[in-house]
Amino acid sequence: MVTWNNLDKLASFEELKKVERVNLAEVMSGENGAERVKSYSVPMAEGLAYNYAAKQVNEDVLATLVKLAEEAQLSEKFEELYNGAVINTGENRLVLHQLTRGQLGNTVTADGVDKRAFYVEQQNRIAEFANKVHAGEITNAAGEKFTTVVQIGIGGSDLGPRAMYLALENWAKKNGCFKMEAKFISNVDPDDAAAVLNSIDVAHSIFVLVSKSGTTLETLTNESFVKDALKNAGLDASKHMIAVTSETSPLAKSDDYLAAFFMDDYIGGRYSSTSAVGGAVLSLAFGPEVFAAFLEGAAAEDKLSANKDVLQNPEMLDALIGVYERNVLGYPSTAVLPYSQALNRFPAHLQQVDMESNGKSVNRFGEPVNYPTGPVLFGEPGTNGQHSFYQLLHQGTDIVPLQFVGFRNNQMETDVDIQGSTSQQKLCANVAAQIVAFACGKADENKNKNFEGGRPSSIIIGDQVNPKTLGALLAHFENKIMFQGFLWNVNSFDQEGVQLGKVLAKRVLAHETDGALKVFSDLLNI
Ligand SMILES: O=P(O)(O)OC[C@H]1O[C@](O)(CO)[C@@H](O)[C@@H]1O
Repeated sequence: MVTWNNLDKLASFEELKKVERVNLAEVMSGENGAERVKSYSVPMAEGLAYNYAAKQVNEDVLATLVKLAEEAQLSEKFEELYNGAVINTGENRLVLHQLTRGQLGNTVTADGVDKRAFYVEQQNRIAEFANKVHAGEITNAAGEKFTTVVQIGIGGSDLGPRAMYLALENWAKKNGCFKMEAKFISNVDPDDAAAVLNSIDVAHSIFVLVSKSGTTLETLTNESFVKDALKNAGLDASKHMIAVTSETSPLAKSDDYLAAFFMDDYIGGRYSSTSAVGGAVLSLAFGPEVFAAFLEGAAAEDKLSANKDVLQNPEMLDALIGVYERNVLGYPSTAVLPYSQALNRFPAHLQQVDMESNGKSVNRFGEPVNYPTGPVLFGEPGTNGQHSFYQLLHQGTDIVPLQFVGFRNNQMETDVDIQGSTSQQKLCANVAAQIVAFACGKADENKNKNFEGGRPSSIIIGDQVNPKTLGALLAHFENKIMFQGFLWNVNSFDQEGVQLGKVLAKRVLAHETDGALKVFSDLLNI
Protein backbone atom coordinates (compact mmCIF):
# COMPACT_ATOMS: atom_id res chain seq x y z
CA MET A 1 0.00 0.00 0.00
CA VAL A 2 1.21 3.49 -0.78
CA THR A 3 0.88 6.56 1.45
CA TRP A 4 -0.28 9.82 -0.06
CA ASN A 5 1.48 12.70 1.68
CA ASN A 6 1.78 16.36 0.82
CA LEU A 7 5.17 17.36 -0.54
CA ASP A 8 5.95 19.55 2.48
CA LYS A 9 5.48 16.59 4.83
CA LEU A 10 8.39 14.70 3.25
CA ALA A 11 11.75 14.78 5.06
CA SER A 12 13.66 14.58 1.80
CA PHE A 13 11.90 17.71 0.54
CA GLU A 14 13.15 19.60 3.61
CA GLU A 15 16.60 18.16 2.91
CA LEU A 16 16.39 19.28 -0.72
CA LYS A 17 15.81 22.86 0.34
CA LYS A 18 19.07 22.78 2.29
CA VAL A 19 21.27 21.43 -0.52
CA GLU A 20 23.62 24.11 -1.79
CA ARG A 21 22.39 25.73 -5.03
CA VAL A 22 24.27 24.94 -8.20
CA ASN A 23 25.88 27.80 -10.09
CA LEU A 24 24.77 26.77 -13.56
CA ALA A 25 26.93 29.25 -15.46
CA GLU A 26 29.97 27.92 -13.63
CA VAL A 27 29.28 24.21 -14.04
CA MET A 28 28.37 24.54 -17.70
CA SER A 29 31.54 26.41 -18.64
CA GLY A 30 34.71 24.87 -20.08
CA GLU A 31 35.65 21.20 -19.83
CA ASN A 32 33.35 20.67 -16.86
CA GLY A 33 30.40 21.67 -19.04
CA ALA A 34 31.51 19.34 -21.83
CA GLU A 35 31.65 16.43 -19.35
CA ARG A 36 28.17 17.24 -18.01
CA VAL A 37 26.67 17.22 -21.49
CA LYS A 38 28.14 13.76 -22.04
CA SER A 39 27.17 12.26 -18.71
CA TYR A 40 23.88 13.98 -17.72
CA SER A 41 21.87 12.09 -20.32
CA VAL A 42 19.35 9.25 -20.01
CA PRO A 43 18.31 7.06 -22.93
CA MET A 44 14.64 7.18 -23.83
CA ALA A 45 12.73 4.85 -26.15
CA GLU A 46 13.10 4.91 -29.94
CA GLY A 47 16.58 6.38 -29.89
CA LEU A 48 15.60 9.55 -28.02
CA ALA A 49 17.64 10.83 -25.09
CA TYR A 50 16.79 13.19 -22.23
CA ASN A 51 19.75 15.46 -21.56
CA TYR A 52 19.69 17.50 -18.34
CA ALA A 53 23.24 18.85 -18.34
CA ALA A 54 21.95 22.42 -18.40
CA LYS A 55 19.65 21.95 -15.42
CA GLN A 56 20.58 23.44 -12.08
CA VAL A 57 21.50 20.09 -10.57
CA ASN A 58 24.65 18.27 -9.43
CA GLU A 59 25.35 14.98 -7.69
CA ASP A 60 24.09 16.30 -4.33
CA VAL A 61 20.83 17.60 -5.76
CA LEU A 62 20.32 14.41 -7.77
CA ALA A 63 20.99 12.17 -4.76
CA THR A 64 18.37 14.08 -2.77
CA LEU A 65 15.90 13.92 -5.65
CA VAL A 66 16.36 10.14 -5.67
CA LYS A 67 15.51 10.10 -1.94
CA LEU A 68 12.47 12.25 -2.65
CA ALA A 69 11.28 9.87 -5.38
CA GLU A 70 11.64 6.97 -2.99
CA GLU A 71 9.99 8.68 -0.05
CA ALA A 72 7.10 9.84 -2.28
CA GLN A 73 6.83 6.26 -3.57
CA LEU A 74 6.65 7.39 -7.18
CA SER A 75 7.32 3.94 -8.63
CA GLU A 76 4.85 2.28 -6.30
CA LYS A 77 2.17 4.85 -7.14
CA PHE A 78 2.67 4.32 -10.86
CA GLU A 79 2.44 0.59 -10.24
CA GLU A 80 -0.87 1.06 -8.42
CA LEU A 81 -2.12 3.20 -11.28
CA TYR A 82 -1.35 0.74 -14.05
CA ASN A 83 -2.62 -2.16 -12.00
CA GLY A 84 -6.02 -0.50 -11.80
CA ALA A 85 -6.29 1.41 -8.49
CA VAL A 86 -8.75 4.30 -8.18
CA ILE A 87 -6.12 7.02 -8.65
CA ASN A 88 -8.62 9.63 -9.87
CA THR A 89 -10.17 10.15 -6.45
CA GLY A 90 -12.16 13.24 -7.47
CA GLU A 91 -14.22 11.25 -9.95
CA ASN A 92 -13.74 7.85 -8.31
CA ARG A 93 -12.17 6.38 -11.45
CA LEU A 94 -9.27 4.24 -12.56
CA VAL A 95 -6.65 5.88 -14.80
CA LEU A 96 -5.95 3.61 -17.73
CA HIS A 97 -4.56 5.56 -20.69
CA GLN A 98 -1.29 3.54 -20.60
CA LEU A 99 -3.41 0.42 -21.21
CA THR A 100 -4.40 1.76 -24.64
CA ARG A 101 -0.82 1.11 -25.77
CA GLY A 102 0.39 -1.83 -23.70
CA GLN A 103 0.02 -3.96 -20.62
CA LEU A 104 2.48 -2.82 -17.96
CA GLY A 105 1.11 -4.88 -15.10
CA ASN A 106 -1.79 -7.09 -14.12
CA THR A 107 -4.95 -7.62 -16.12
CA VAL A 108 -7.27 -4.76 -15.24
CA THR A 109 -10.94 -5.62 -15.11
CA ALA A 110 -13.56 -2.88 -14.89
CA ASP A 111 -17.24 -2.79 -15.89
CA GLY A 112 -16.95 -6.57 -16.15
CA VAL A 113 -14.38 -6.56 -18.97
CA ASP A 114 -10.64 -6.85 -19.42
CA LYS A 115 -9.80 -3.25 -20.21
CA ARG A 116 -6.72 -3.92 -22.33
CA ALA A 117 -8.84 -6.26 -24.46
CA PHE A 118 -11.50 -3.54 -24.75
CA TYR A 119 -9.02 -0.91 -26.00
CA VAL A 120 -7.45 -3.36 -28.46
CA GLU A 121 -10.91 -4.32 -29.73
CA GLN A 122 -11.66 -0.64 -30.44
CA GLN A 123 -8.31 -0.24 -32.22
CA ASN A 124 -9.10 -3.27 -34.37
CA ARG A 125 -12.59 -2.00 -35.17
CA ILE A 126 -11.13 1.35 -36.19
CA ALA A 127 -8.42 -0.33 -38.30
CA GLU A 128 -11.03 -2.39 -40.12
CA PHE A 129 -13.19 0.67 -40.72
CA ALA A 130 -10.25 2.80 -41.93
CA ASN A 131 -9.05 0.05 -44.27
CA LYS A 132 -12.55 -0.17 -45.77
CA VAL A 133 -12.65 3.60 -46.28
CA HIS A 134 -9.24 3.53 -47.97
CA ALA A 135 -10.27 0.56 -50.14
CA GLY A 136 -13.47 2.32 -51.23
CA GLU A 137 -15.68 -0.26 -49.52
CA ILE A 138 -17.17 2.44 -47.32
CA THR A 139 -18.01 5.42 -49.52
CA ASN A 140 -20.36 8.36 -49.77
CA ALA A 141 -23.90 7.83 -51.10
CA ALA A 142 -22.70 8.23 -54.68
CA GLY A 143 -20.27 5.35 -54.18
CA GLU A 144 -17.25 7.70 -54.32
CA LYS A 145 -14.26 7.50 -52.01
CA PHE A 146 -13.90 9.85 -49.07
CA THR A 147 -10.85 12.08 -49.48
CA THR A 148 -10.91 14.19 -46.32
CA VAL A 149 -11.50 13.46 -42.66
CA VAL A 150 -12.71 16.25 -40.37
CA GLN A 151 -12.54 15.85 -36.61
CA ILE A 152 -15.08 17.76 -34.54
CA GLY A 153 -14.11 17.98 -30.87
CA ILE A 154 -12.53 20.30 -28.32
CA GLY A 155 -9.92 20.14 -25.54
CA GLY A 156 -8.56 16.62 -25.31
CA SER A 157 -10.84 15.60 -28.16
CA ASP A 158 -8.98 18.03 -30.41
CA LEU A 159 -5.57 19.20 -29.20
CA GLY A 160 -3.72 15.89 -28.95
CA PRO A 161 -5.06 14.34 -32.19
CA ARG A 162 -4.50 17.62 -34.04
CA ALA A 163 -0.92 17.98 -32.74
CA MET A 164 -0.17 14.33 -33.61
CA TYR A 165 -1.70 14.67 -37.09
CA LEU A 166 0.36 17.76 -37.84
CA ALA A 167 3.48 16.09 -36.48
CA LEU A 168 3.12 13.16 -38.88
CA GLU A 169 1.50 14.72 -41.95
CA ASN A 170 4.71 15.42 -43.86
CA TRP A 171 6.42 12.27 -42.63
CA ALA A 172 3.46 10.23 -44.00
CA LYS A 173 3.56 12.05 -47.33
CA LYS A 174 7.28 11.39 -47.62
CA ASN A 175 6.94 7.74 -46.60
CA GLY A 176 4.01 6.83 -48.85
CA CYS A 177 1.43 6.33 -46.13
CA PHE A 178 -0.61 9.49 -46.48
CA LYS A 179 -4.22 8.41 -47.07
CA MET A 180 -6.47 11.40 -46.42
CA GLU A 181 -6.08 14.99 -45.41
CA ALA A 182 -7.40 15.76 -41.92
CA LYS A 183 -9.01 19.01 -40.76
CA PHE A 184 -10.19 19.97 -37.31
CA ILE A 185 -13.13 22.00 -36.04
CA SER A 186 -13.04 22.86 -32.34
CA ASN A 187 -13.98 26.43 -31.45
CA VAL A 188 -17.63 27.35 -31.00
CA ASP A 189 -16.76 30.53 -32.89
CA PRO A 190 -18.78 30.00 -36.10
CA ASP A 191 -15.82 31.21 -38.13
CA ASP A 192 -13.94 28.02 -37.25
CA ALA A 193 -16.49 25.59 -38.71
CA ALA A 194 -17.30 27.91 -41.61
CA ALA A 195 -13.65 28.25 -42.60
CA VAL A 196 -13.07 24.48 -42.50
CA LEU A 197 -16.29 23.75 -44.40
CA ASN A 198 -15.36 26.32 -47.04
CA SER A 199 -11.98 24.67 -47.49
CA ILE A 200 -13.22 21.11 -48.14
CA ASP A 201 -15.37 19.16 -50.53
CA VAL A 202 -18.14 18.10 -48.11
CA ALA A 203 -19.46 15.45 -50.47
CA HIS A 204 -16.17 13.58 -50.14
CA SER A 205 -15.59 14.26 -46.44
CA ILE A 206 -16.09 11.98 -43.48
CA PHE A 207 -16.61 13.69 -40.11
CA VAL A 208 -15.47 12.22 -36.81
CA LEU A 209 -17.50 13.58 -33.93
CA VAL A 210 -15.38 13.16 -30.81
CA SER A 211 -16.74 13.75 -27.35
CA LYS A 212 -16.13 11.49 -24.39
CA SER A 213 -19.08 12.93 -22.49
CA GLY A 214 -21.26 13.51 -25.53
CA THR A 215 -22.49 16.71 -23.88
CA THR A 216 -19.89 19.36 -24.70
CA LEU A 217 -21.61 22.52 -25.90
CA GLU A 218 -18.98 23.49 -28.47
CA THR A 219 -18.83 20.04 -30.05
CA LEU A 220 -22.59 19.53 -30.24
CA THR A 221 -23.01 23.01 -31.72
CA ASN A 222 -20.35 22.30 -34.35
CA GLU A 223 -21.97 18.96 -35.11
CA SER A 224 -25.22 20.77 -35.94
CA PHE A 225 -23.27 23.29 -38.01
CA VAL A 226 -21.76 20.47 -40.06
CA LYS A 227 -25.06 18.59 -40.35
CA ASP A 228 -26.67 21.75 -41.74
CA ALA A 229 -23.88 22.10 -44.29
CA LEU A 230 -24.32 18.47 -45.36
CA LYS A 231 -28.10 18.88 -45.59
CA ASN A 232 -27.72 22.07 -47.63
CA ALA A 233 -25.48 20.14 -50.01
CA GLY A 234 -28.27 17.57 -50.42
CA LEU A 235 -26.34 14.91 -48.46
CA ASP A 236 -27.45 12.47 -45.76
CA ALA A 237 -25.42 13.49 -42.69
CA SER A 238 -25.64 10.04 -41.12
CA LYS A 239 -23.69 8.62 -44.09
CA HIS A 240 -20.85 11.08 -43.50
CA MET A 241 -20.34 10.89 -39.75
CA ILE A 242 -18.79 8.57 -37.25
CA ALA A 243 -18.64 9.07 -33.48
CA VAL A 244 -15.95 8.48 -30.90
CA THR A 245 -17.39 8.59 -27.42
CA SER A 246 -17.86 6.61 -24.22
CA GLU A 247 -20.42 3.82 -24.20
CA THR A 248 -22.45 5.67 -21.58
CA SER A 249 -22.69 8.94 -23.52
CA PRO A 250 -25.87 10.10 -25.29
CA LEU A 251 -24.07 9.71 -28.65
CA ALA A 252 -23.26 6.04 -28.19
CA LYS A 253 -26.46 4.49 -29.47
CA SER A 254 -27.50 7.12 -31.99
CA ASP A 255 -28.48 6.23 -35.55
CA ASP A 256 -26.94 9.52 -36.68
CA TYR A 257 -23.58 7.87 -37.32
CA LEU A 258 -22.13 5.37 -39.76
CA ALA A 259 -20.23 3.79 -36.88
CA ALA A 260 -19.31 4.51 -33.26
CA PHE A 261 -15.99 3.74 -31.58
CA PHE A 262 -15.47 3.83 -27.86
CA MET A 263 -13.19 5.01 -25.11
CA ASP A 264 -14.31 5.13 -21.49
CA ASP A 265 -14.30 7.12 -18.27
CA TYR A 266 -10.85 5.79 -17.35
CA ILE A 267 -9.19 7.76 -20.16
CA GLY A 268 -9.00 11.48 -19.37
CA GLY A 269 -9.69 13.67 -22.40
CA ARG A 270 -6.18 15.12 -22.37
CA TYR A 271 -4.70 11.62 -22.13
CA SER A 272 -6.81 10.24 -24.97
CA SER A 273 -4.53 10.62 -28.02
CA THR A 274 -3.61 6.93 -27.86
CA SER A 275 -7.25 5.82 -27.47
CA ALA A 276 -9.98 5.77 -30.12
CA VAL A 277 -9.97 9.58 -29.87
CA GLY A 278 -6.64 9.80 -31.66
CA GLY A 279 -7.03 6.39 -33.27
CA ALA A 280 -9.92 7.21 -35.59
CA VAL A 281 -8.54 10.34 -37.22
CA LEU A 282 -4.92 9.14 -37.34
CA SER A 283 -5.87 5.73 -38.76
CA LEU A 284 -8.04 7.37 -41.40
CA ALA A 285 -5.36 9.92 -42.29
CA PHE A 286 -2.30 7.65 -42.30
CA GLY A 287 -3.52 4.06 -42.03
CA PRO A 288 -3.79 1.81 -38.96
CA GLU A 289 -0.14 0.68 -39.20
CA VAL A 290 1.08 4.20 -38.57
CA PHE A 291 -1.21 4.52 -35.57
CA ALA A 292 0.06 1.15 -34.30
CA ALA A 293 3.68 2.35 -34.60
CA PHE A 294 2.75 5.49 -32.65
CA LEU A 295 1.29 3.30 -29.88
CA GLU A 296 4.42 1.15 -29.91
CA GLY A 297 6.60 4.20 -29.26
CA ALA A 298 4.36 5.29 -26.39
CA ALA A 299 4.35 1.78 -24.88
CA ALA A 300 8.14 1.61 -25.03
CA GLU A 301 8.43 4.90 -23.14
CA ASP A 302 5.83 3.76 -20.57
CA LYS A 303 8.08 0.80 -19.81
CA LEU A 304 10.97 3.14 -19.06
CA SER A 305 8.71 5.15 -16.74
CA ALA A 306 8.23 1.99 -14.70
CA ASN A 307 11.99 1.69 -14.09
CA LYS A 308 12.66 1.91 -10.35
CA ASP A 309 16.15 3.25 -10.95
CA VAL A 310 15.29 6.95 -10.77
CA LEU A 311 18.36 8.17 -12.63
CA GLN A 312 17.55 5.81 -15.51
CA ASN A 313 13.90 6.80 -15.63
CA PRO A 314 13.65 9.87 -17.91
CA GLU A 315 10.09 10.80 -16.94
CA MET A 316 10.67 10.54 -13.21
CA LEU A 317 13.89 12.50 -13.43
CA ASP A 318 12.29 15.23 -15.53
CA ALA A 319 9.40 15.41 -13.05
CA LEU A 320 11.69 15.63 -10.02
CA ILE A 321 13.85 18.34 -11.55
CA GLY A 322 10.68 20.25 -12.44
CA VAL A 323 9.44 20.07 -8.86
CA TYR A 324 12.87 21.18 -7.60
CA GLU A 325 12.64 24.19 -9.92
CA ARG A 326 9.08 25.00 -8.91
CA ASN A 327 9.16 24.37 -5.16
CA VAL A 328 12.75 25.00 -4.14
CA LEU A 329 14.14 27.41 -6.73
CA GLY A 330 10.75 29.15 -7.03
CA TYR A 331 10.38 29.34 -10.83
CA PRO A 332 6.72 29.91 -11.75
CA SER A 333 6.52 28.78 -15.36
CA THR A 334 8.08 26.55 -17.97
CA ALA A 335 8.33 26.65 -21.76
CA VAL A 336 8.36 23.74 -24.21
CA LEU A 337 10.40 24.65 -27.27
CA PRO A 338 10.51 22.03 -30.02
CA TYR A 339 13.03 22.80 -32.75
CA SER A 340 10.81 21.06 -35.28
CA GLN A 341 8.05 22.55 -37.38
CA ALA A 342 6.25 19.20 -37.23
CA LEU A 343 5.74 19.81 -33.50
CA ASN A 344 4.07 23.14 -34.17
CA ARG A 345 0.99 22.36 -32.03
CA PHE A 346 2.72 20.07 -29.52
CA PRO A 347 3.13 22.87 -26.94
CA ALA A 348 -0.58 23.72 -27.28
CA HIS A 349 -1.41 20.10 -26.48
CA LEU A 350 0.96 20.08 -23.51
CA GLN A 351 -0.66 23.24 -22.18
CA GLN A 352 -3.79 21.21 -21.62
CA VAL A 353 -2.08 18.05 -20.41
CA ASP A 354 0.05 19.89 -17.87
CA MET A 355 -2.14 22.76 -16.72
CA GLU A 356 -5.48 20.90 -16.66
CA SER A 357 -3.80 18.07 -14.74
CA ASN A 358 -1.72 19.88 -12.17
CA GLY A 359 -3.29 23.33 -11.95
CA LYS A 360 -4.73 22.48 -8.53
CA SER A 361 -4.78 24.18 -5.10
CA VAL A 362 -6.08 21.25 -3.09
CA ASN A 363 -4.57 17.82 -2.60
CA ARG A 364 -6.19 14.56 -3.60
CA PHE A 365 -8.21 14.62 -0.36
CA GLY A 366 -9.60 18.10 -1.07
CA GLU A 367 -7.37 19.86 1.49
CA PRO A 368 -5.54 23.08 0.54
CA VAL A 369 -1.82 22.67 -0.22
CA ASN A 370 0.76 25.12 1.13
CA TYR A 371 3.08 25.09 -1.86
CA PRO A 372 2.94 25.92 -5.55
CA THR A 373 1.77 23.15 -7.88
CA GLY A 374 1.66 23.05 -11.70
CA PRO A 375 3.60 25.82 -13.48
CA VAL A 376 2.28 27.96 -16.30
CA LEU A 377 3.35 26.17 -19.48
CA PHE A 378 3.70 27.77 -22.89
CA GLY A 379 5.77 27.25 -25.99
CA GLU A 380 6.37 27.67 -29.69
CA PRO A 381 8.63 25.92 -32.14
CA GLY A 382 12.17 27.21 -32.51
CA THR A 383 13.53 29.17 -34.19
CA ASN A 384 10.28 31.18 -34.41
CA GLY A 385 10.15 31.63 -30.63
CA GLN A 386 13.65 33.12 -30.66
CA HIS A 387 12.29 36.09 -32.61
CA SER A 388 9.34 36.46 -30.28
CA PHE A 389 9.55 35.87 -26.51
CA TYR A 390 13.17 34.74 -25.99
CA GLN A 391 14.12 38.30 -24.99
CA LEU A 392 12.27 37.78 -21.71
CA LEU A 393 13.70 34.29 -21.34
CA HIS A 394 17.28 35.62 -21.67
CA GLN A 395 17.05 38.90 -19.79
CA GLY A 396 13.68 39.10 -18.05
CA THR A 397 13.29 39.22 -14.29
CA ASP A 398 11.68 35.75 -14.11
CA ILE A 399 13.73 32.64 -14.72
CA VAL A 400 11.75 30.24 -16.91
CA PRO A 401 13.05 26.65 -17.03
CA LEU A 402 13.01 25.46 -20.63
CA GLN A 403 12.33 22.10 -22.25
CA PHE A 404 13.91 21.92 -25.69
CA VAL A 405 13.22 19.13 -28.17
CA GLY A 406 15.53 18.72 -31.18
CA PHE A 407 16.04 16.28 -34.04
CA ARG A 408 19.11 15.56 -36.15
CA ASN A 409 17.05 15.10 -39.31
CA ASN A 410 14.06 16.80 -40.84
CA GLN A 411 11.07 14.90 -42.26
CA MET A 412 10.86 16.01 -45.87
CA GLU A 413 14.50 15.35 -46.67
CA THR A 414 14.59 18.48 -48.80
CA ASP A 415 17.16 21.05 -47.77
CA VAL A 416 19.43 23.70 -49.18
CA ASP A 417 23.03 24.60 -48.52
CA ILE A 418 23.30 28.33 -48.01
CA GLN A 419 26.52 30.00 -46.89
CA GLY A 420 28.13 26.72 -45.96
CA SER A 421 25.35 25.09 -43.96
CA THR A 422 21.95 23.49 -44.52
CA SER A 423 18.71 24.76 -42.99
CA GLN A 424 18.65 21.67 -40.76
CA GLN A 425 22.16 22.48 -39.53
CA LYS A 426 21.09 26.06 -38.88
CA LEU A 427 18.10 24.81 -36.89
CA CYS A 428 20.22 22.46 -34.78
CA ALA A 429 22.98 25.07 -34.36
CA ASN A 430 20.40 27.41 -32.90
CA VAL A 431 19.14 25.00 -30.28
CA ALA A 432 22.69 24.12 -29.17
CA ALA A 433 23.55 27.83 -29.02
CA GLN A 434 20.44 28.67 -27.01
CA ILE A 435 21.13 26.03 -24.34
CA VAL A 436 24.62 27.39 -23.74
CA ALA A 437 23.56 31.04 -23.99
CA PHE A 438 20.85 30.48 -21.37
CA ALA A 439 23.10 28.52 -19.06
CA CYS A 440 26.38 30.42 -19.32
CA GLY A 441 25.33 33.93 -20.34
CA LYS A 442 27.92 36.51 -21.30
CA ALA A 443 29.18 39.39 -19.21
CA ASP A 444 29.09 42.87 -20.71
CA GLU A 445 29.91 46.18 -19.10
CA ASN A 446 26.85 47.61 -20.78
CA LYS A 447 24.16 46.16 -18.49
CA ASN A 448 21.63 46.31 -21.31
CA LYS A 449 23.75 43.84 -23.26
CA ASN A 450 24.65 41.69 -20.26
CA PHE A 451 23.49 38.07 -20.03
CA GLU A 452 23.46 36.75 -16.47
CA GLY A 453 23.12 33.12 -17.55
CA GLY A 454 22.04 30.59 -14.93
CA ARG A 455 18.85 29.89 -16.89
CA PRO A 456 18.18 26.16 -16.85
CA SER A 457 17.04 23.96 -19.71
CA SER A 458 16.87 20.32 -20.73
CA ILE A 459 16.70 18.85 -24.20
CA ILE A 460 15.23 15.69 -25.68
CA ILE A 461 17.27 14.75 -28.73
CA GLY A 462 16.28 12.26 -31.42
CA ASP A 463 16.87 11.38 -35.05
CA GLN A 464 13.55 12.36 -36.59
CA VAL A 465 9.90 12.96 -35.77
CA ASN A 466 8.19 9.74 -36.88
CA PRO A 467 5.29 7.69 -35.44
CA LYS A 468 7.44 5.84 -32.92
CA THR A 469 9.46 8.81 -31.66
CA LEU A 470 6.27 10.87 -31.48
CA GLY A 471 4.60 8.19 -29.35
CA ALA A 472 7.62 8.09 -27.03
CA LEU A 473 7.68 11.88 -26.76
CA LEU A 474 3.99 12.05 -25.92
CA ALA A 475 4.29 9.34 -23.26
CA HIS A 476 7.32 11.13 -21.81
CA PHE A 477 5.35 14.27 -21.08
CA GLU A 478 2.18 12.45 -19.97
CA ASN A 479 4.17 10.39 -17.47
CA LYS A 480 6.29 13.29 -16.29
CA ILE A 481 3.11 15.22 -15.50
CA MET A 482 1.69 12.17 -13.68
CA PHE A 483 4.81 11.89 -11.48
CA GLN A 484 4.66 15.59 -10.69
CA GLY A 485 1.03 15.16 -9.63
CA PHE A 486 2.15 12.37 -7.30
CA LEU A 487 4.83 14.64 -5.82
CA TRP A 488 2.40 17.51 -5.28
CA ASN A 489 -0.16 15.01 -3.97
CA VAL A 490 -2.84 16.41 -6.29
CA ASN A 491 -5.30 14.46 -8.39
CA SER A 492 -3.97 15.03 -11.92
CA PHE A 493 -6.94 13.33 -13.54
CA ASP A 494 -9.96 15.53 -12.91
CA GLN A 495 -10.65 19.14 -13.98
CA GLU A 496 -13.30 20.74 -11.79
CA GLY A 497 -11.79 24.15 -12.55
CA VAL A 498 -13.41 24.21 -15.98
CA GLN A 499 -16.97 23.86 -14.66
CA LEU A 500 -17.87 27.29 -13.25
CA GLY A 501 -17.36 29.10 -16.55
CA LYS A 502 -19.55 26.53 -18.33
CA VAL A 503 -22.37 27.00 -15.78
CA LEU A 504 -22.24 30.80 -16.04
CA ALA A 505 -22.21 30.70 -19.85
CA LYS A 506 -25.40 28.60 -19.74
CA ARG A 507 -26.99 31.20 -17.48
CA VAL A 508 -26.05 33.96 -19.91
CA LEU A 509 -27.57 32.04 -22.81
CA ALA A 510 -30.76 31.45 -20.78
CA HIS A 511 -30.85 35.20 -19.93
CA GLU A 512 -30.77 34.37 -16.22
CA THR A 513 -28.20 36.99 -15.30
CA ASP A 514 -27.78 39.91 -12.96
CA GLY A 515 -24.98 42.21 -11.78
CA ALA A 516 -21.70 42.16 -13.67
CA LEU A 517 -22.74 39.14 -15.73
CA LYS A 518 -25.78 40.97 -17.01
CA VAL A 519 -23.81 44.09 -17.97
CA PHE A 520 -21.18 42.03 -19.80
CA SER A 521 -23.98 40.10 -21.56
CA ASP A 522 -25.49 43.39 -22.71
CA LEU A 523 -22.12 44.76 -23.82
CA LEU A 524 -21.59 41.64 -25.93
CA ASN A 525 -25.08 41.83 -27.39
CA ILE A 526 -26.18 38.35 -26.25
O1 LIG B 1 -14.57 14.94 -24.95
P1 LIG B 1 -15.52 15.88 -24.26
O2 LIG B 1 -16.35 15.17 -23.24
O3 LIG B 1 -16.37 16.61 -25.28
O4 LIG B 1 -14.68 16.94 -23.45
C1 LIG B 1 -13.82 17.84 -24.07
C2 LIG B 1 -12.90 18.52 -23.11
O5 LIG B 1 -13.63 19.25 -22.15
C3 LIG B 1 -12.99 19.19 -20.88
O6 LIG B 1 -13.78 18.43 -20.04
C4 LIG B 1 -12.76 20.54 -20.28
O7 LIG B 1 -13.84 21.39 -20.44
C5 LIG B 1 -11.65 18.54 -21.16
O8 LIG B 1 -11.11 17.92 -20.07
C6 LIG B 1 -12.00 17.64 -22.28
O9 LIG B 1 -10.84 17.24 -22.95
